[in-house]
Amino acid sequence: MLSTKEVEALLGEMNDPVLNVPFSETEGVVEVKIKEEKEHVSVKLAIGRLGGQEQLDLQMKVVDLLKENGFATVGIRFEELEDDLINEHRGNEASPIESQFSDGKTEFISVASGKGGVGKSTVSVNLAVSLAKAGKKVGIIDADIYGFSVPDMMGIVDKPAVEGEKIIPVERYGVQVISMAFFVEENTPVIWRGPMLGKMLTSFFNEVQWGELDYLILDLPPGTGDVALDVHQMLPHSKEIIVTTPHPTAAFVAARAGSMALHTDHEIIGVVENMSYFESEVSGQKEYVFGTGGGEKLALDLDVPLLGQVPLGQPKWDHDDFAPSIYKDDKISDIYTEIANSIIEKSEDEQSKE
Ligand SMILES: Nc1ncnc2c1ncn2[C@@H]1O[C@H](COP(=O)(O)OP(=O)(O)OP(=O)(O)O)[C@@H](O)[C@H]1O
Repeated sequence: MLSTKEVEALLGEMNDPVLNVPFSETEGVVEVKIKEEKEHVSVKLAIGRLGGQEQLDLQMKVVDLLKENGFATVGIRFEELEDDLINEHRGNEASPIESQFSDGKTEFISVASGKGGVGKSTVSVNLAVSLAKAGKKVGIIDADIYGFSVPDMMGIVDKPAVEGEKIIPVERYGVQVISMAFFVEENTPVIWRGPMLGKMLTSFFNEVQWGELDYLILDLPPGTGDVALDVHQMLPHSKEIIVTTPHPTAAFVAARAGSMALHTDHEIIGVVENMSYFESEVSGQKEYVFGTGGGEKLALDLDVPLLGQVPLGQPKWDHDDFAPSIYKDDKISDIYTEIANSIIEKSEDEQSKE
């Protein structure tokens, strides 16, 4: 029968399924105990993230391996690796993106918020359309799985076509769109968690024929709960924009979304304050209906620029469809155009430095 040291060495060659690094490097083999008379081994492993499909798959592999090596029974426990060890090895983390984006030409921009209803989807859509208007090739993934509103906001009624094994995004206002809404029956509650969610997001990246893209905008689930965290962890590293309303308490909640982004290794590139004020068309006077200062405070706290302040504006209709503000309201269009330009400038700046 193998000794404790031999079992440690054997397990040390296996990869942490989340970080894609051998356990010998992550110090992931925490404990090995053998009861020779009962041919029993019990092991404790520390992995990059608990609770996912990866953990279940690993559990089976470990049990199989140890049984092949002569143990009759195997006990296995897991704990999460310490944060500094996770951060040290994060660069190797398995990402759901495959060859479609491996040339590094596509920039991922996630749009997040501390709570629902602050206009995260509105900002995602208008930003995507503004970038497309500026001549960029743009896609949008509506990853707000429980509140998919992007197709409605863009007036999309078509479903994506399927060619062979690939899903073709729906094009609207020059933007390639994929939404969870395309794949669930109307009014069916979505109750996917963990592994199912991961599969859906992975297929949004891998099974969708995106073509060449300069930007892929990701409309994230709102808030800082489990689902938002899961989505953050599953996404490739992205630049992130945090949307808030002007009320200082809203900004406080949004700051939590900011720390989630940083904790999961996304780079925050700016804040958009939405519903900043109402401007009377008659007198031109601005009323700060929801307070002031939230966006500025959040930007200061996160040490990023305030990319724009978007006023309240009536939803606009284009024929029978809702149209993004960027297409209708001159003042709001200008603000989104400015936000898009500063994002483009930042990307070009970074590219010229590479
Ligand atoms: N600047 C604005 N002026 C007027 N209405 C707005 C503005 N921004 C958003 N809205 C409206 O507020 C509602 C919520 O917006 P939206 O769906 O974009 O928020 P959200 O943060 O994505 O919400 P959730 O994440 O809960 O889906 C929508 O009806 C939208 O039309």
